[in-house]
Amino acid sequence: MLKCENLFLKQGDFTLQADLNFPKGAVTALMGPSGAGKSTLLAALAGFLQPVSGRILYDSADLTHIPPGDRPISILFQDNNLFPHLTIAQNAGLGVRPVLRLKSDELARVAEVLEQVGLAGFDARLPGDLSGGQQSRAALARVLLAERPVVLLDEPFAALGPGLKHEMLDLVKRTLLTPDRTIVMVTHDPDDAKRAAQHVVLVAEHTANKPEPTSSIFASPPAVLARYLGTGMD
Ligand SMILES: Nc1ncnc2c1ncn2[C@@H]1O[C@H](COP(=O)(O)OP(=O)(O)OP(=O)(O)O)[C@@H](O)[C@H]1O
Repeated sequence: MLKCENLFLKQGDFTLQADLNFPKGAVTALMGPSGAGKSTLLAALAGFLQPVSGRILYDSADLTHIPPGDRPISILFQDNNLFPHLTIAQNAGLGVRPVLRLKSDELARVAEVLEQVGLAGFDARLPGDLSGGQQSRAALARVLLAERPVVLLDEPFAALGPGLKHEMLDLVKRTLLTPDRTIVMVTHDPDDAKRAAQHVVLVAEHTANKPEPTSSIFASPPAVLARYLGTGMD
Protein backbone atom coordinates (compact mmCIF):
# COMPACT_ATOMS: atom_id res chain seq x y z
CA MET A 1 0.00 0.00 0.00
CA LEU A 2 1.30 3.45 -0.96
CA LYS A 3 0.71 5.77 1.94
CA CYS A 4 1.02 9.49 2.69
CA GLU A 5 1.25 9.76 6.45
CA ASN A 6 0.62 13.25 7.86
CA LEU A 7 2.44 14.66 4.86
CA PHE A 8 3.02 18.40 4.73
CA LEU A 9 4.42 19.83 1.48
CA LYS A 10 5.60 23.31 0.59
CA GLN A 11 6.59 24.89 -2.73
CA GLY A 12 7.33 28.60 -2.31
CA ASP A 13 4.28 30.01 -0.47
CA PHE A 14 2.06 27.10 -1.46
CA THR A 15 1.29 24.37 1.07
CA LEU A 16 -0.46 21.02 0.79
CA GLN A 17 -1.35 18.40 3.35
CA ALA A 18 -2.02 14.74 2.60
CA ASP A 19 -2.93 11.89 4.89
CA LEU A 20 -4.21 9.03 2.77
CA ASN A 21 -3.62 5.56 1.32
CA PHE A 22 -3.63 4.79 -2.40
CA PRO A 23 -5.43 1.48 -3.02
CA LYS A 24 -3.43 -1.38 -4.57
CA GLY A 25 -4.70 -3.01 -7.75
CA ALA A 26 -6.46 0.17 -8.80
CA VAL A 27 -6.07 3.43 -10.68
CA THR A 28 -6.59 6.50 -8.51
CA ALA A 29 -7.18 9.80 -10.31
CA LEU A 30 -5.84 13.00 -8.77
CA MET A 31 -8.33 15.72 -9.67
CA GLY A 32 -8.88 19.30 -8.64
CA PRO A 33 -8.58 22.93 -9.72
CA SER A 34 -5.51 24.25 -11.49
CA GLY A 35 -2.82 25.18 -8.98
CA ALA A 36 -4.38 23.03 -6.24
CA GLY A 37 -1.29 20.86 -5.85
CA LYS A 38 -1.72 17.71 -7.96
CA SER A 39 1.77 17.95 -9.49
CA THR A 40 3.19 18.90 -6.09
CA LEU A 41 1.84 15.67 -4.59
CA LEU A 42 3.11 13.62 -7.52
CA ALA A 43 6.57 15.23 -7.17
CA ALA A 44 6.66 14.27 -3.50
CA LEU A 45 5.62 10.67 -4.24
CA ALA A 46 8.30 10.46 -6.94
CA GLY A 47 10.94 11.93 -4.64
CA PHE A 48 11.57 15.19 -6.49
CA LEU A 49 10.16 17.25 -3.63
CA GLN A 50 11.22 16.63 -0.04
CA PRO A 51 8.30 16.94 2.44
CA VAL A 52 8.49 19.46 5.28
CA SER A 53 7.10 16.77 7.57
CA GLY A 54 5.33 13.41 7.48
CA ARG A 55 6.25 10.22 5.67
CA ILE A 56 5.71 8.41 2.38
CA LEU A 57 5.49 4.66 2.85
CA TYR A 58 5.21 1.70 0.51
CA ASP A 59 4.16 -1.43 2.39
CA SER A 60 6.63 -1.48 5.29
CA ALA A 61 9.31 0.64 3.55
CA ASP A 62 9.75 4.32 4.41
CA LEU A 63 10.43 6.06 1.07
CA THR A 64 10.57 9.60 2.45
CA HIS A 65 14.33 10.00 2.09
CA ILE A 66 14.94 7.49 -0.71
CA PRO A 67 16.22 9.08 -3.98
CA PRO A 68 13.77 9.00 -6.92
CA GLY A 69 15.57 6.28 -8.89
CA ASP A 70 15.64 3.93 -5.91
CA ARG A 71 11.91 4.16 -5.19
CA PRO A 72 9.64 1.31 -6.37
CA ILE A 73 8.06 3.84 -8.71
CA SER A 74 7.88 4.53 -12.47
CA ILE A 75 6.57 7.74 -13.99
CA LEU A 76 4.90 8.31 -17.32
CA PHE A 77 5.00 11.97 -18.36
CA GLN A 78 3.00 13.77 -21.02
CA ASP A 79 6.08 14.28 -23.21
CA ASN A 80 6.89 10.55 -22.99
CA ASN A 81 10.59 11.18 -22.23
CA LEU A 82 11.80 9.13 -25.17
CA PHE A 83 15.44 9.61 -26.24
CA PRO A 84 15.27 10.82 -29.87
CA HIS A 85 18.53 9.14 -30.96
CA LEU A 86 17.65 5.71 -29.55
CA THR A 87 15.45 3.16 -31.30
CA ILE A 88 12.06 2.21 -29.92
CA ALA A 89 13.47 -1.12 -28.69
CA GLN A 90 16.35 0.68 -26.95
CA ASN A 91 14.02 3.26 -25.41
CA ALA A 92 11.68 0.56 -24.15
CA GLY A 93 14.65 -1.60 -23.07
CA LEU A 94 15.82 1.13 -20.69
CA GLY A 95 12.91 0.03 -18.54
CA VAL A 96 14.61 -3.36 -18.07
CA ARG A 97 18.10 -1.98 -17.28
CA PRO A 98 19.76 1.37 -17.99
CA VAL A 99 22.09 -0.10 -20.62
CA LEU A 100 21.86 -0.34 -24.39
CA ARG A 101 23.07 -3.95 -24.73
CA LEU A 102 20.54 -6.26 -23.20
CA LYS A 103 20.88 -10.03 -22.90
CA SER A 104 18.95 -12.18 -25.35
CA ASP A 105 16.22 -13.11 -22.87
CA GLU A 106 15.80 -9.42 -22.02
CA LEU A 107 15.57 -8.52 -25.71
CA ALA A 108 12.90 -11.18 -26.14
CA ARG A 109 10.95 -9.65 -23.27
CA VAL A 110 11.23 -6.18 -24.91
CA ALA A 111 9.86 -7.60 -28.18
CA GLU A 112 7.01 -9.29 -26.29
CA VAL A 113 6.00 -6.06 -24.53
CA LEU A 114 6.28 -4.00 -27.75
CA GLU A 115 3.87 -6.47 -29.29
CA GLN A 116 1.58 -6.20 -26.25
CA VAL A 117 1.30 -2.40 -26.71
CA GLY A 118 0.73 -2.71 -30.47
CA LEU A 119 4.25 -1.83 -31.64
CA ALA A 120 5.38 -5.14 -33.14
CA GLY A 121 7.77 -4.37 -36.01
CA PHE A 122 8.61 -0.87 -34.73
CA ASP A 123 11.75 -2.00 -32.82
CA ALA A 124 14.32 -0.34 -35.06
CA ARG A 125 12.48 2.95 -35.64
CA LEU A 126 13.38 6.23 -33.97
CA PRO A 127 10.75 8.05 -31.85
CA GLY A 128 10.62 10.92 -34.38
CA ASP A 129 9.35 8.47 -37.00
CA LEU A 130 6.36 7.49 -34.86
CA SER A 131 2.99 9.21 -34.39
CA GLY A 132 2.10 10.76 -31.03
CA GLY A 133 -0.05 7.78 -30.11
CA GLN A 134 2.72 5.33 -31.05
CA GLN A 135 5.22 7.31 -28.96
CA SER A 136 2.84 7.01 -26.00
CA ARG A 137 2.75 3.26 -26.56
CA ALA A 138 6.57 3.10 -26.55
CA ALA A 139 6.70 5.06 -23.29
CA LEU A 140 4.10 2.71 -21.81
CA ALA A 141 6.24 -0.26 -22.93
CA ARG A 142 9.20 1.13 -20.97
CA VAL A 143 7.05 1.49 -17.85
CA LEU A 144 5.72 -2.07 -18.28
CA LEU A 145 9.26 -3.42 -18.66
CA ALA A 146 10.40 -1.64 -15.50
CA GLU A 147 7.89 -3.77 -13.54
CA ARG A 148 7.71 -1.34 -10.62
CA PRO A 149 4.76 -1.75 -8.25
CA VAL A 150 3.80 1.95 -8.28
CA VAL A 151 3.22 3.93 -11.48
CA LEU A 152 2.58 7.67 -11.57
CA LEU A 153 0.86 8.99 -14.69
CA ASP A 154 1.22 12.77 -15.07
CA GLU A 155 -1.47 13.62 -17.63
CA PRO A 156 0.30 11.24 -19.97
CA PHE A 157 -2.19 11.26 -22.83
CA ALA A 158 -3.45 14.85 -22.66
CA ALA A 159 -1.84 15.75 -26.00
CA LEU A 160 -3.66 12.96 -27.85
CA GLY A 161 -7.08 13.32 -29.47
CA PRO A 162 -10.06 11.84 -27.59
CA GLY A 163 -10.13 8.55 -29.54
CA LEU A 164 -6.42 7.87 -29.06
CA LYS A 165 -6.60 8.91 -25.42
CA HIS A 166 -9.37 6.40 -24.79
CA GLU A 167 -7.34 3.71 -26.53
CA MET A 168 -4.34 4.48 -24.33
CA LEU A 169 -6.38 4.53 -21.12
CA ASP A 170 -7.89 1.16 -22.05
CA LEU A 171 -4.40 -0.16 -22.82
CA VAL A 172 -3.19 1.03 -19.41
CA LYS A 173 -6.06 -0.84 -17.76
CA ARG A 174 -5.39 -3.97 -19.82
CA THR A 175 -1.61 -4.09 -19.42
CA LEU A 176 -0.42 -2.01 -16.46
CA LEU A 177 -3.23 -2.52 -14.00
CA THR A 178 -2.49 -5.71 -12.08
CA PRO A 179 -3.65 -6.75 -8.58
CA ASP A 180 -0.24 -5.81 -7.12
CA ARG A 181 0.19 -2.45 -8.77
CA THR A 182 -0.81 1.01 -7.53
CA ILE A 183 -1.47 3.55 -10.26
CA VAL A 184 -1.88 7.27 -9.57
CA MET A 185 -3.01 9.41 -12.50
CA VAL A 186 -3.21 13.21 -12.63
CA THR A 187 -5.99 14.28 -14.95
CA HIS A 188 -8.10 17.36 -15.65
CA ASP A 189 -10.66 15.36 -17.58
CA PRO A 190 -13.51 13.75 -15.60
CA ASP A 191 -14.06 11.36 -18.53
CA ASP A 192 -10.51 10.02 -18.03
CA ALA A 193 -11.28 9.33 -14.39
CA LYS A 194 -14.61 7.70 -15.21
CA ARG A 195 -12.99 5.57 -17.90
CA ALA A 196 -9.85 4.40 -16.12
CA ALA A 197 -9.94 5.16 -12.39
CA GLN A 198 -11.71 3.22 -9.67
CA HIS A 199 -11.01 5.98 -7.12
CA VAL A 200 -10.63 9.75 -7.13
CA VAL A 201 -8.50 11.83 -4.78
CA LEU A 202 -9.77 15.40 -4.75
CA VAL A 203 -6.90 17.87 -4.36
CA ALA A 204 -8.30 21.25 -3.31
CA GLU A 205 -8.08 23.87 -0.59
CA HIS A 206 -4.54 22.83 0.39
CA THR A 207 -5.57 19.23 1.05
CA ALA A 208 -5.31 15.95 -0.83
CA ASN A 209 -8.47 14.22 0.38
CA LYS A 210 -8.94 10.50 0.97
CA PRO A 211 -9.80 8.41 -2.11
CA GLU A 212 -13.47 8.01 -2.92
CA PRO A 213 -15.02 5.58 -5.41
CA THR A 214 -15.21 7.29 -8.81
CA SER A 215 -18.91 6.56 -9.25
CA SER A 216 -19.92 8.09 -5.91
CA ILE A 217 -17.75 11.23 -6.14
CA PHE A 218 -19.19 12.11 -9.55
CA ALA A 219 -22.75 11.19 -8.53
CA SER A 220 -22.56 13.60 -5.63
CA PRO A 221 -19.51 15.87 -6.03
CA PRO A 222 -18.31 18.05 -3.16
CA ALA A 223 -18.89 21.77 -3.84
CA VAL A 224 -15.28 22.44 -4.84
CA LEU A 225 -15.33 19.61 -7.36
CA ALA A 226 -18.74 20.66 -8.70
CA ARG A 227 -17.39 24.18 -9.24
CA TYR A 228 -14.34 22.80 -11.00
CA LEU A 229 -16.47 20.52 -13.18
CA GLY A 230 -18.72 23.50 -13.96
CA THR A 231 -21.87 21.77 -12.80
CA GLY A 232 -22.75 24.65 -10.47
CA MET A 233 -24.02 22.41 -7.69
CA ASP A 234 -23.23 24.88 -4.89
N1 LIG B 1 8.92 25.44 -7.83
C1 LIG B 1 7.91 26.14 -7.30
N2 LIG B 1 8.16 27.23 -6.52
C2 LIG B 1 7.15 27.93 -5.96
N3 LIG B 1 5.85 27.62 -6.13
C3 LIG B 1 5.55 26.56 -6.89
C4 LIG B 1 6.56 25.77 -7.52
N4 LIG B 1 5.94 24.78 -8.22
C5 LIG B 1 4.61 24.96 -8.04
N5 LIG B 1 4.38 26.01 -7.26
C6 LIG B 1 3.06 26.51 -6.81
O1 LIG B 1 2.42 25.45 -6.12
C7 LIG B 1 1.02 25.49 -6.37
C8 LIG B 1 0.55 24.10 -6.82
O2 LIG B 1 1.05 23.83 -8.12
P1 LIG B 1 0.83 22.43 -8.84
O3 LIG B 1 1.59 22.51 -10.10
O4 LIG B 1 1.14 21.34 -7.88
O5 LIG B 1 -0.75 22.47 -9.09
P2 LIG B 1 -1.60 21.52 -10.04
O6 LIG B 1 -2.82 21.15 -9.26
O7 LIG B 1 -0.78 20.40 -10.56
O8 LIG B 1 -1.96 22.54 -11.19
P3 LIG B 1 -2.32 22.28 -12.74
O9 LIG B 1 -3.63 21.56 -12.73
O10 LIG B 1 -2.49 23.68 -13.27
O11 LIG B 1 -1.20 21.52 -13.37
C9 LIG B 1 0.78 26.59 -7.40
O12 LIG B 1 0.31 27.72 -6.70
C10 LIG B 1 2.15 26.84 -7.98
O13 LIG B 1 2.28 28.17 -8.37
